[in-house]
Amino acid sequence: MTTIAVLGAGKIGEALLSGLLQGGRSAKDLMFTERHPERAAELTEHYGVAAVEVADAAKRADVLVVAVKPQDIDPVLDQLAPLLGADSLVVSLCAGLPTALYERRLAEGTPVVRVMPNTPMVVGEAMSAVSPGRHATAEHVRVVSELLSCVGSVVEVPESQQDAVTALSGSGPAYFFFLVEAMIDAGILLGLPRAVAEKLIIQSAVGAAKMLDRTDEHPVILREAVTSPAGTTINAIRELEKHGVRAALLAAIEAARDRSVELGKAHEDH
Ligand SMILES: NC(=O)C1=CN([C@@H]2O[C@H](COP(=O)(O)OP(=O)(O)OC[C@H]3O[C@@H](n4cnc5c(N)ncnc54)[C@H](OP(=O)(O)O)[C@@H]3O)[C@@H](O)[C@H]2O)C=CC1
Ligand SMILES: O=C(O)[C@@H]1CCC=N1
Repeated sequence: MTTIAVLGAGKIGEALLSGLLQGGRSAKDLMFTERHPERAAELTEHYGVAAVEVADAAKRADVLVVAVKPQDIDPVLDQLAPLLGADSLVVSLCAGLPTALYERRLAEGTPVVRVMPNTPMVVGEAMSAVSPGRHATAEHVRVVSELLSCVGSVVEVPESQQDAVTALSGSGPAYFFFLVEAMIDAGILLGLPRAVAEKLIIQSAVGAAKMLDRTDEHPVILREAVTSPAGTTINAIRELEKHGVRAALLAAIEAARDRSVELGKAHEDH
């Protein structure tokens, strides 16, 4: 079985460990590194996965998953540089960071696969997009895709699309949570008890998501089916259009894409 080390077990690193365990991976095939000993101890107690030093991870793991914030990448690359080579496999989950950065900083020939996952991997429903770097073969992509398919869906995209993917599906769950939060507030405004508003909206979100997933219908058709002539929904849609919600989403996702590009550019000279 492939041994996986997660370097930086924060939100997405923990989600990956948790998803892999739920997907049937054994804790003994997983390990992680963390900056704070208390955080490491907490994770080991909760998941039974060992906290290790970077050198140990580089020696023992078949796949090294880098899951630190893009701003924290430099010391990680410095540590990894003398430890890795063509036999290693590095998977970067970091927003904005190109595989070329790793290729410049690690030993010649080190294979790198860039991945943009999202947090629904904790419930086996991640959307992950993978892109091979210059030294990653089809077999490397297969290994990474198989690993990620334990925690959700996987697509392969050219690396040039990863900033857009990051803005769309990497950050995507946050937009849905934001929408749910606002709709629950609307329930409160209309005088519903919070628990009732939460139940109504969360189940509506789950139901809508399952319809999107399981019917072959376009979202427009599904929305039209809810929108009765001279009914209630069209009044709400008119307000959403009047307040520019569609344009706001386009601008928001474009801004997220721009930030991903900027995070990559910050490392161009390193
Ligand atoms: N959160 C998300 O939904 C997604 C995140 N990503 C990407 O994943 C990466 C991590 O994001 P996220 O999990 O949100 O961030 P977090 O800050 O929650 O996680 C990063 C973790 O790495 C630790 N860390 C930092 N430097 C080191 C180091 N040298 N050795 C070991 N551990 C270290 C951090 O410690 P400390 O707390 O001290 O900083 C923190 O616990 C980012 O690059 C992000 O772009 C990708 C897709 C989705
Ligand atoms: O907000 C971020 O930068 C990370 C990347 C995608 C989701 N979370």
